[in-house]
Amino acid sequence: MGQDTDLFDFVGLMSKRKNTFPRIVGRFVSGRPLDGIPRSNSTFLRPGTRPVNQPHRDRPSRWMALPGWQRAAWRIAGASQVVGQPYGWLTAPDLMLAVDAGAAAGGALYGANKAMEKVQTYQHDRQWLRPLHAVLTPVLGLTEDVRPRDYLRVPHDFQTNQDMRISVRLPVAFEGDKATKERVLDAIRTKLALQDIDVAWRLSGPRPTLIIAQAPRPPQTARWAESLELIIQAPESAPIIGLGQRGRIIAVDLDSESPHILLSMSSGGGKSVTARTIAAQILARGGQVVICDFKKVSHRWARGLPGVIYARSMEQIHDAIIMVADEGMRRFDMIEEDRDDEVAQLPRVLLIMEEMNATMSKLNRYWSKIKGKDDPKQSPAVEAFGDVLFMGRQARTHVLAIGQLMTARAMGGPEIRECFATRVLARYSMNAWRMLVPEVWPAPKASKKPGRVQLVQAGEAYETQVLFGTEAEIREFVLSARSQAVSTSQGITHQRERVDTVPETRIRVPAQAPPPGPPQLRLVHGEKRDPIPVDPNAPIGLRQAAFSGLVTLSDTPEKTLYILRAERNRDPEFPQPVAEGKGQEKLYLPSELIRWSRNRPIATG
Ligand SMILES: Nc1ncnc2c1ncn2[C@@H]1O[C@H](COP(=O)(O)OP(=O)(O)OP(=O)(O)O)[C@@H](O)[C@H]1O
Repeated sequence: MGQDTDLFDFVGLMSKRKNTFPRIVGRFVSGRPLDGIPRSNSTFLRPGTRPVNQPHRDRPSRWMALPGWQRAAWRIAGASQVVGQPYGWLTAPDLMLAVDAGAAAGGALYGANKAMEKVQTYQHDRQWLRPLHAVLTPVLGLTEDVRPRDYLRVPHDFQTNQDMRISVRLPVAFEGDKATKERVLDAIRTKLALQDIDVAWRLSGPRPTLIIAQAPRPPQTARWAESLELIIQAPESAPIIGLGQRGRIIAVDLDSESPHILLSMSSGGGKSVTARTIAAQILARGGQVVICDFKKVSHRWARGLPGVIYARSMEQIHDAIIMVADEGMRRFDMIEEDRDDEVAQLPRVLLIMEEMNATMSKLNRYWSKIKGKDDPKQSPAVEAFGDVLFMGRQARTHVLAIGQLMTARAMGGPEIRECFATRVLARYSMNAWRMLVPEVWPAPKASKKPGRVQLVQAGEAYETQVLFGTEAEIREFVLSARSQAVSTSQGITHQRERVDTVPETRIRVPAQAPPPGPPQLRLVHGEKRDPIPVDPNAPIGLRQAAFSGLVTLSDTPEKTLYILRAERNRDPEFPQPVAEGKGQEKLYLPSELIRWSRNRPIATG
């Protein structure tokens, strides 16, 4: 009925209009409809927002929504083309050719540009605006005819632009109770993959609006030396990974949050730097770090450091993993005997698995080569690795698994991957993100900045700038911290020369940190033997080291002595002499010689 009345009014209105030629010309140049009947509420300067005299429409057409001056401009330009083109071609065809060619090229360029913008806008709307609109519609009580762009402003570069502003025009009747505000913010955070945001509710006046800004991002760099105080004050169980938004400390508590950490980063993404940041803090507090690295050189910073075992060949890696699992089992036996307090004093053990996927396959292949007829089919090292993962917190044994893309199959099954409650990703593809942290979606944009990672824990992603220490800084930190722990707790007076290069006052090992004492982990190959058959603190010469069997680098003691002497001159990591014997023979600490020989790259020997 109402519609019939509107239609009647419209017909009546049409019949009232006088369409004389001067009037039509006047309407033409002023941008009004030629029949004189307005179709929208647009004026000469303002665009139209609703239809007028068009009962069948709920919004004006694009043409009718334009302000009058734009319609006039289009008409005059079109008319001058219609009149000017034939006249121009008749009087100056060469000039017209040039003008039209230029105009066509300009038009094509403009069209291509517009098309590109359209594609970007379409993608932006599909990925961000429409999903957000779908969640906000019921929360804000919006009607169905409200479109996302009517009230949402989300800049295209909102993920990367530090100064971006998102605005949400709220309904005039928005009451703004706490629960609704929280739901609106949750929807925005989730649907736009934002983490920490600054929020301003402007509810007064006729146009209530919510403004969202990006909270200060993590710092551009997080230098080790500048964060030393933070590192020292961090709890023993929670090594600092880096700094997050608003400069917050991002750490992982190995005892309460996540006993194991997974690093998934493509090449150059900062795997080694992140690993040494974590490992150095464990070493400094008396812990043990076992590095399984068949590439042999991923963690050169760790060569020869006390507390480090560097397994390079598959044989060593196989043994190292089993050794860590055995140590974990030993600790569980202690716990079973109610010796929890003693276990709590034992060094924390960190097993670093470099190139996890490839290492697992290699371990399987290695085992199938060496296993006997009656041996089990599955590699004991792969099985031991699973055991270490399931031991975790109570046994103070932790895994840092590193890889470029951690597929569940290559890791030994999805349940193995589930053991990593903390996952650190950098330079990831959407595919990698979906596979490793599907619970956090949509994925934040991956940063190209060195050391900028997303640390994901309990369904939350934390953008983090990883602490960056040079190899030398990290070594000095570890040596200095451990030498203090040793000298105060065990009375061993020998210290390496470089220990003094970090000011002593800056490094304090927390009182609760266990000193690097027994039980020391050791790699055992083949037949078991005592790795230190002589007094570890009584200096000996290289000849005695070779002939006593303390160090075995070849099949005969003579060849071992020859290698030792050659390496002394060649390898910067070779232990420093601590005393002189008869005939000015240089004497070395047996424990240092053993550690050097264990950590010595196989390739150089
Ligand atoms: N937290 C950081 N802060 C500043 N720069 C960093 C950081 N992490 C890594 N970088 C830079 O990136 C480079 C590569 O880092 P890193 O060697 O750790 O990567 P990677 O993933 O181990 O590389 P590859 O896969 O080649 O072994 C470093 O030499 C350093 O210049």
